[in-house]
This record gives sequence, C-alpha cells and structure tokens, in this order.
Amino acid sequence: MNFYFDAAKTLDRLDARQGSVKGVIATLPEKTRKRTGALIIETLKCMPPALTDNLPAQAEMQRLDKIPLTDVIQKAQLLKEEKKIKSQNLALVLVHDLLLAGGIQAGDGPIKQAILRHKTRLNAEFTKHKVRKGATNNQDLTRGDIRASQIPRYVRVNTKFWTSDEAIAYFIKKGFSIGDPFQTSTSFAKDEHIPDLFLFAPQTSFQDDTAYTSGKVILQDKASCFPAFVLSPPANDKCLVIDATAAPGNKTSHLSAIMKGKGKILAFERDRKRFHTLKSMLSKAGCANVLPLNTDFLSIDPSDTTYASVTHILLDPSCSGSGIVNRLDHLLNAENDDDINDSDRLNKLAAFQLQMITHAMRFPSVQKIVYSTCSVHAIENERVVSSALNSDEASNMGFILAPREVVLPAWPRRGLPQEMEMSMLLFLCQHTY
Ligand SMILES: C[S@@+](CC[C@H](N)C(=O)[O-])C[C@H]1O[C@@H](n2cnc3c(N)ncnc32)[C@H](O)[C@@H]1O
Repeated sequence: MNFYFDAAKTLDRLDARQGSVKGVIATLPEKTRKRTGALIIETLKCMPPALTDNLPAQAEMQRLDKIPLTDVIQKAQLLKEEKKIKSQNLALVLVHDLLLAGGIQAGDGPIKQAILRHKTRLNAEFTKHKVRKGATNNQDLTRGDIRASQIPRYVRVNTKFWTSDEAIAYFIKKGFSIGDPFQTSTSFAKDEHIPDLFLFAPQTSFQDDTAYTSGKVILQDKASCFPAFVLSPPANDKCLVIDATAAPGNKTSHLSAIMKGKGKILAFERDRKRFHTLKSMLSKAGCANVLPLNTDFLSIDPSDTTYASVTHILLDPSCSGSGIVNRLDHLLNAENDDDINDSDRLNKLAAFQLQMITHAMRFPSVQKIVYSTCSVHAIENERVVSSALNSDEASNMGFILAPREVVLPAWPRRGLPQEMEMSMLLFLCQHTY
C-alpha cells in the first residue's frame, strides 16, 4: 500500500508548490516512478484547476463543472465516515483507481479494505455525477489542457532506421489509416512543412509502441523540428556541425538524420545529468555521426583549430519555456507564472542567450546559425536576435538575418510584427553606416 501513500505524499508536495509535476515525479524511487507517476498524472486530470489557470473564463467554467473526484469524495462523505483515510490526497488517489482505473492496484491491506467499504456509495455518487453532467463515458469527465487537446501528437520518423513509407505501412498495419486525425482518432497525416513528420490525434499514446521504444520514431513536436530543418547541414563527409546546447537530444538526432549519418556533429551539453540522457537518446536513435561532449559551449575557444571547419551551428539555449504547451504541468495550475514573468530572470536569460549567439558568431568558418527558444517573450526572441545582429561579432563576420525565401518560405508567421520592425530598423542602420 506504500504505492498509494507515496502518490498521496507526492500530491501533498505539489500542493505545497515544492516543484513542477515532472520535477517532483523525478524524485520518486526509480523502481516505482513510472507507476506512481502515472497515477499522479491521471489523478491530477480529475481535480479542479485553481483560479490562476490561464484559460478563458468560459472554458474554465465548463471544465470546473465537470471535475468529478473531489465532488464525489465530498458527497460520499468519505473522509468523515472513514477514519483510516486521513487525507484528501490519499482519498483522491484511492478513489481514482476505484472508480476510473478498474479497481485498487495493490494487494490486500487495511487501506484497501477501508476504501472498499465505501465502494457502493462512491459508485452511486459517481453515477449521479455523470448523469448530472451528461457524461457518456469517464473520459468526458477528466480535465486536459485545452491547448494540448488541440495540438496533434507529432511523430517524427527516424530516417536512420526506416523510411516514411515503411512507417506508413507499419501504422496502417496497426489499424491507423491516412486521414484527418482531428476527425477520426485512428487517422494520421503527413505534416505539410516538415518532411518525415506525422500528425496523429492528440490523445494517441506511443509510449509502449515498439516503433517508439526501438527509436524508429521520435515523439517531437512540430515547433521543435523547425530548427534542425532550417539549419539543414549538407549530408557530406566533410561537414562539421555544432549543436551547442544538445540535451535531451531531439534536435541533435534530427540533424543527424538530415545529414544521413554523414559528416560530424559536436553535441555540447554542460549539465552532467542531462548529458547522460543525451548519450542514451543518441544511442537509441542510432546517431553514430554525433560526438556528445559534456562541456560548456562558452568555454570552448572558437579559434581552436579543432573547430576551424565548423560551418553550421544550432543554438537552442535554456529559456523561460513560456511557450511550451506542457502535457503535464498545466495540471498544476500555472505554477511557474511568477517566475516566467519575473523580468529579472528574463533579462538574465536574454543576456545569456545573446552571449551564446555572439560566441557562435566567432567560429571562423561558420556560415549559418539557427537560434531557437521555447519562449513566447520578445525579450528572449526578436530582441535577442536584434541585439545579435547589431553586435560587433555580426558586423565583423558579416552576419545578416536570413530572408524568408530560405527560412520556411511557406510558413506564414515571422515573429511579432512590431518587434520585427525594430530588428529591420537595426539591420538597415547597420548597413547604412
Ligand atoms: C532547451 S535545452 C536544449 C534542448 C535540445 N536542443 C533538444 O531539442 O532536445 C537547453 C540545454 O542547453 C544546456 N545548456 C545551457 N547552457 C549551456 C552551455 N553554455 N553549454 C552547453 N550546454 C548548455 C542546458 O543544460 C539544456 O540541457
């Protein structure tokens, strides 16, 4: 029964804002992490969001109205009637499994007996709740990030191991068909901008699919596929590329696939733990042309002859992450909002990001640098790029902003218009003098 106590304690820690969902789950013992983590996430989906949730009011009202577990626990008076279940969070994880997961998971014990004593009443309250809300199935009652439910599950074919055609044949054999994944949950489609990228219905799970576990497909959102695709280093044996901030390695493996395993990618990652994740990701994805290095990119000397022939650099540095539609953390009610909006923190991040770009500009043979973030803040995006274009390094080496024709010409958006005017202005000034 430790399992339920551990899950309840983890929910207590989340209530006390001791970390993000992912962060707190990562501290659980490795042996039980997957199972306890799954219960926590599924339980969070059935809990009411706090008022801080960043959603339009009407959507928020609809969602609040549907959340079942707290309501059922309260109506069944579980905590009042059952002294062995001492906390709301313990009640939540037990009731979750009893009502939504087909029963209590672990063996016999006093807690199992305690919750089973109330099974009939809880089931009755749950049924009444469903009738009141007009829910036809249990899934209708769980919460999800409205944005996440509108974003397809993107799957990138790892062309190191097989072709898109082979992947299509595999998915069709598994019961999928080519079509609109928003119309039919078993349909999938090719992405219109990124080669070898497929869209599935948002709720499709690939965690246990052999294509995923063997590294033949990589679960990578479309936005995360843009940088390597835009950089597109040539697939030749002489090509030397740097991925300056590589872990966990999705973009590195994408670069490696684009280069067809030819040439060499030096993949820098300064964090030791993340470096290990990077190494295992690269080995799973068959990236033999990548040399992972547990080194700070800023500590290397661009004039060192080792780097004399580096022509392409991918820069995807640490950022606020404010643009991530997180499939887990949204369940915790916009917990990082204070941090994200903290201008001190954003200023520091922007200064670091600029330093990374200007460092990349010092490599003597570099022709192309792609800079990306997961942020929606202009201070980390357009303004960093403006400052980089206006730097001494840019004018010394002749860097310019790449024109639309060579950067996803079919993509309609080009950053925030008011910010882009500013970078154009800076860019024009630079050329006037
Ligand atoms: C946004 S993540 C990169 C994600 C990665 N490109 C991917 O697609 O999987 C940024 C990474 O850069 C690393 N990092 C930050 N500063 C660095 C530096 N100066 N040198 C090397 N790695 C750095 C961080 O530890 C973090 O793992």
